[in-house]
Amino acid sequence: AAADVPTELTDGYHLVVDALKLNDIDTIYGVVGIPITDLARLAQAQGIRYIGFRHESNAGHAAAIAGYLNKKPGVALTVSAPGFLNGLVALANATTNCFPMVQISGSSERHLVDLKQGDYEEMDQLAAAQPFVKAAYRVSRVEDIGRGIARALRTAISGRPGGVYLDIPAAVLGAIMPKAEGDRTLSRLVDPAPRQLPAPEAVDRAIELLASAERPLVVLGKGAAYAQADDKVRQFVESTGIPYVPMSMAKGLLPDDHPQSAATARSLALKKADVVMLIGARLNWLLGHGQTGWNPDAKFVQIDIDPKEMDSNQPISAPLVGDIESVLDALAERTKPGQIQAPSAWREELGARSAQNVAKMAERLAADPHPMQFMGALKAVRDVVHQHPETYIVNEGANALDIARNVIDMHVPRHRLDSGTWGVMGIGMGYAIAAAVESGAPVVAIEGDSAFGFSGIEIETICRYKLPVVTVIMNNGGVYRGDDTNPYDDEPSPTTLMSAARHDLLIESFGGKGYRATTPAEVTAALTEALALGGPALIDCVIDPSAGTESGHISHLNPKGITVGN
Ligand SMILES: Nc1ncnc2c1ncn2[C@@H]1O[C@H](COP(=O)(O)OP(=O)(O)O)[C@@H](O)[C@H]1O
Ligand SMILES: Cc1ncc(Cc2csc(CCOP(=O)(O)OP(=O)(O)O)c2C)c(N)n1
Ligand SMILES: [Mg+2]
Repeated sequence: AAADVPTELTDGYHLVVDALKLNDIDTIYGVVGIPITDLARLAQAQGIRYIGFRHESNAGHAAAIAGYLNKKPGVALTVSAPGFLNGLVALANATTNCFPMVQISGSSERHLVDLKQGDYEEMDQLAAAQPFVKAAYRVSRVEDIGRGIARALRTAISGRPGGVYLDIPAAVLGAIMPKAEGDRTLSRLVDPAPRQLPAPEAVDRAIELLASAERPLVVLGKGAAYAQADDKVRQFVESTGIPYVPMSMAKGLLPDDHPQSAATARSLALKKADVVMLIGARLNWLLGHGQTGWNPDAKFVQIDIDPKEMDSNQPISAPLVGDIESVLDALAERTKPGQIQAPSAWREELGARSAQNVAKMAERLAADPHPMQFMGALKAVRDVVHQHPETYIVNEGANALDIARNVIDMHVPRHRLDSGTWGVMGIGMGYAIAAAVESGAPVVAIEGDSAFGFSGIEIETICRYKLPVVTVIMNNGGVYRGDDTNPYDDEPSPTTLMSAARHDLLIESFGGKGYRATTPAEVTAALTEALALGGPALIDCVIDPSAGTESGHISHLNPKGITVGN
């Protein structure tokens, strides 16, 4: 009868958007298509900022770094099958780097997929995602959308953050239900990332070990940056006087010119430290698994939210399981005044080595050979960026990454965004777009010319949204370098790219400002102007093709064997 026909209806699309908004999601990064184009339109209509990309991998990288910067899951949106797969590299990279994000993908009709009857873009996406993510869920009924979104967001952000896949079949998006009933299926997360406090005895064990150290060292990892407990990190380091080494994305947590920074005496610090405190840093390949280059008698204290991280590579003598802020609170509370004090002899020894290494670097930076080298171009970038401390630095490549990491000092937390734990190429434009979208601040993306190629088409996205992103390409005409030869025929060698490539004209074709720089002075002028203009710009730095080493600082990872070429 007319009385029981519900006056107002809702559908899957609306419930997804309502659930995201209810949980403070204000931006979605994606590529539209069947079955989610109308989802993007509706999100935009309801006040969620939708950023449309050219490839799902870049949208996913943007969502991941948005999660890292905001301590709130970034959201990526893709179509089914190929679009879903394109997003997986970023979802896996987020999981590897402990960045919180959710990839929502539309998927094909379950009854067709499960009988492999050949649906449009047929794929069992839930099964395909499982091995690469922190968790994967599928919503099979429209009334479960609210639960599915809440579960995906909480799983991404709580404990060790990571990438979560949420599969929503087309039929569920299109399903209709009474709005009053639908609203009751939505919920707002309460305390999505609960604090995890360490046990008092664990804190006392760590204090005792640190207090006994002759040559203590702190290693700050990107987990310490992510925790956004910046003052407590600084307080712990400065109150104990312990020298510290920042991992690349933890640079700026304390300013790189801090007197306790041992970054420029890293190898001496690792070789001689007798008690090492890892704060949100894993003893993985980036730290030689706690083996190569370390004092073999070193004892480790480790703060990590994931208990399984302990003993992953070395025995941990004082595991501190909890979130970094809660652990630092407990350490401050239970440490007696002066109980942990780094011996001044150790600090002086590291200080002397730092001074030596800084002087050597200054010499190399001052040189100005022609054709332009990495150092000259990067010193020019560093000197301009120093005048704009609010600038985000995105960085990828091999030499372009390793040399920039040492040349470009950071002074504020979470402003260096790079290839991270996985060493993945292709993060550049996605990270740059998200940093600009989320912060409104200027971004300088320092890219190897090969690395740039992985996401370079998003220059159009940067221009379309008029973002303040300046892409600085270290164009040495090759993967690692540009002077390799192919003696067998006239085709380019496997590592050769075009040093004559005019990347500066690429951005001009999309309405942005292009510059070509062949000297450090030209880099300075171009970057100064580009940052002043505040819009999309690209500076193609023409670097000597013979500059660079194979695989940069990690060439030792190349398997030996019977080499054919080099
Ligand atoms: N809020 C947090 N509190 C404690 N540990 C955290 C927190 N967020 C992330 N982590 C941990 O930080 C670690 C980050 O390590 P990693 O990515 O190897 O950093 P880096 O590469 O900079 O050394 C991970 O093991 C992760 O579990
Ligand atoms: C997804 C993926 N595919 C390939 C690779 C392997 C690689 C590591 S570094 C790099 C680019 C090096 O050349 P570039 O010009 O960027 O830098 P430079 O040394 O200054 O010349 C590649 C292709 C990785 N890590 N990830
Ligand atoms: Mg190159």
